[in-house]
Amino acid sequence: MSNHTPSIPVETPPVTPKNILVVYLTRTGNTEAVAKMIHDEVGGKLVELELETPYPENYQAHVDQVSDENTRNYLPPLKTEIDDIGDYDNVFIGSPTWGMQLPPPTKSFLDKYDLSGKTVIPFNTNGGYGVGSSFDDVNERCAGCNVLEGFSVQGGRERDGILFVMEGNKETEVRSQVHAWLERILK
Ligand SMILES: Cc1cc2nc3c(=O)[nH]c(=O)nc-3n(C[C@H](O)[C@H](O)[C@H](O)COP(=O)(O)O)c2cc1C
Repeated sequence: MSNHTPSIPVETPPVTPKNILVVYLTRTGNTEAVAKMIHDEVGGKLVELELETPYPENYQAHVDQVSDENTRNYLPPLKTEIDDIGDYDNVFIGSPTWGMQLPPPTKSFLDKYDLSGKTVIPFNTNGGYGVGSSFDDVNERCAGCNVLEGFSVQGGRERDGILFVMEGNKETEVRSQVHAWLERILK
């Protein structure tokens, strides 16, 4: 009997619109704008993460609540339900930087859904201080995921009254950065 075993090619599933999920958290629309740019390029399903109990409108009250939740490791319950999570092999996850880390609702998402075996691609907008530990937090909270290089760009700075900035030249610039990043990571 021959010992020869025919080689079966093992391939990762191709990235096709059918198996892409783009989820995002946003307060002032910047991360949502980046999510839509990604979605325009790769297709798939676009879903906003929403809480059962929304954060306060007031910026400082919001900052204080997030800080308290992070201290207590509290994961606020999500209103968003993704029934067909098993159908997606590629999950883009977008969040603003909050308190130099991943926002509690994004942590809730990673806790609620089993993404093991999937390719996870984080993206971020921030007020000028960068991602902080956000991408590391995704890695830590996503056991068994293949986490790809993330994308981060400066968005608003609500503390200084600058809210939505993804328009005009800034939008054009970020769209081309998103395009270059996707070309790099999905090739
Ligand atoms: C509660 C809260 C905390 C924030 N903490 C930070 C921070 O630690 N570092 C930073 O650079 N920006 C911080 N920001 C600014 C946001 O990351 C930035 O404005 C982002 O673009 C907002 O995205 P959005 O428009 O999708 O909500 C914070 C904003 C909020 C509301």
